[in-house]
Amino acid sequence: MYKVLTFDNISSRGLDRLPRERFEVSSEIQHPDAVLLRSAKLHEWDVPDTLKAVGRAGAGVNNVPVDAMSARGIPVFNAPGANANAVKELVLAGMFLAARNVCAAWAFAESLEGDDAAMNKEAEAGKKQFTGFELPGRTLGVIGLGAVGVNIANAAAGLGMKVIGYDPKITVRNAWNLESNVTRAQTVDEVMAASDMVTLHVPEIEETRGMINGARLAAAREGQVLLNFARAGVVDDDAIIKALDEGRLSSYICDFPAAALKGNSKVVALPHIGASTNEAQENCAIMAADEIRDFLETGNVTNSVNFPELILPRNTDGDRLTVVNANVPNMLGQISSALAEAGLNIDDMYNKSRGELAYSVADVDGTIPPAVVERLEGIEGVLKVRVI
Ligand SMILES: NC(=O)C1=CN([C@@H]2O[C@H](COP(=O)(O)OP(=O)(O)OC[C@H]3O[C@@H](n4cnc5c(N)ncnc54)[C@H](O)[C@@H]3O)[C@@H](O)[C@H]2O)C=CC1
Ligand SMILES: O=C(O)CCC(=O)C(=O)O
Repeated sequence: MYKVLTFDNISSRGLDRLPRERFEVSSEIQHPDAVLLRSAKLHEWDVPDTLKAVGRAGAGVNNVPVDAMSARGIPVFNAPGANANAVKELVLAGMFLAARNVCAAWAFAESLEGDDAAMNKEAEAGKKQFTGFELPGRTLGVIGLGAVGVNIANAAAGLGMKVIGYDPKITVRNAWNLESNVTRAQTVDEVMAASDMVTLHVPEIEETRGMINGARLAAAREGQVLLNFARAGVVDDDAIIKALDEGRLSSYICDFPAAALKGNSKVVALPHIGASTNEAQENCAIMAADEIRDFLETGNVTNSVNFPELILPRNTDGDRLTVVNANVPNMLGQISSALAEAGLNIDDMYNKSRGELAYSVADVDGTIPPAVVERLEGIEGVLKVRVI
C-alpha cells in the first residue's frame, strides 16, 4: 500500500486516479511515499525518509525545494500546460479591465448617490475620465513563451493585437505553436519599449527574480499596462508603485496581493486565482496523480522537473530495480556487478541522466535480495534504491 500525503485542496477527480486498494490518500499521513500539493510551501517541511516522489498539481515549482529533493534522489513532477487556458482567460480579462478602466469606473458608479435621475446625470458627467482604448493594433509584449505565454500570444494576435515575445529558452514545440505573426524580441528592454501592454509568464527562478525592476520600468513605453500572473517575486513592487505614480505605468494587474500594492487605485491584485477553475484544478490533479502513481508503481518518469524522462515497458516477471545516483563514471558497472554477483541477469535496462543526476531502471530475472539493495545503497553517489 502506497501512502500519499496531500497538501492544499486537490481535486477529487485527481485523487480518484489513485485506487484505494493500493493507495492510502490523506492530508494526515505520517510516513508518505509521495506528496501531492498545489501552492503549499515545502521549503521548511521536514522531508520524511519514506518520501519517494513529489507531485505538484500545477506549473510553478518555486514552492518546492527541487535541489534538496534531487540531492535525496526524489523526483518532482508537475502538470505542464494543465492550467494554461485558465491563466490565459484571466489575463485576457485583466487586459480588458485595464483597457477600459473597468475597476475605477465600477468604483465610481458604486459611489453615485441620489435617485436614478441624479445618478444617471452624475454618471454621464463623470464617464469621460474612464475613456479607454481598444486592443486591435495595440502591441502586447509577452515575456516567457511557455504553455501560458504561447496561449496568450496567440489569443491576442487573434484579437488583432501586434504581439512581441521574449523567451531565450523557448522550446521547439512552443515555437511551432506560436502564431507566425508573433515577432521575436532579443531583450526584455526591447519588449518594455515596444509594448502598450506587457504580460509576464516566466517561472520564478534565480534569473527571473526581480526581472521587472526600476531600470526595466524606466525603459517601458509611457502609460504601459503591466500584467503579472507569473509570481510576485518576478517584479519589484516598490518600483511598480513608483512607475505608477510617475505615469510610466497606467495600471498593474496581478495575481499577488501585497502590502505595498494595497489601496492603490491603479492596481488590481487578485488572490492567486489564475488557475482557479474547476477544469484547471481537475487537469492538474489528474496529471500529477497519474505521474506519481506511475512512478511509484513502475519507476517510470513523465513530466519531472529534475529527473530525466524515462519509460521502460515491463516485459518480465522478475523484480524491477530503480537506482538514482550522481551522474559520474562507473555507476552502471557497479550496479550491474552487484546484480551479477547475486546471480541475477538483467533482462531489460534503461539509464538516462539529467544534469548531475542519473536514473536507471533494470528488470531482472528473479528476486532481488535485501543484501543487494544494501550493497547498492552503500555505493558512493547512490541516492535512492527501490525494488518494485
Ligand atoms: N497565477 C497562477 O495561478 C499561475 C501561475 N503560473 C506561473 O506562470 C509560470 C509560467 O507557467 P507556464 O507557461 O505554464 O510554464 P512553462 O514552463 O510552460 O513556461 C515558462 C517559460 O518561461 C521561459 N523562461 C524561463 N526563463 C526566462 C527568462 N529569463 N526570460 C524569458 N523567458 C523565460 C521558459 O523558457 C518557458 O518557455 C509558472 O512557472 C508559474 O510560476 C502558472 C500557472 C498558474
Ligand atoms: O494551484 C494553484 O492554484 C496555483 C497555480 C500556480 O500558481 C501554478 O500552477 O504555478
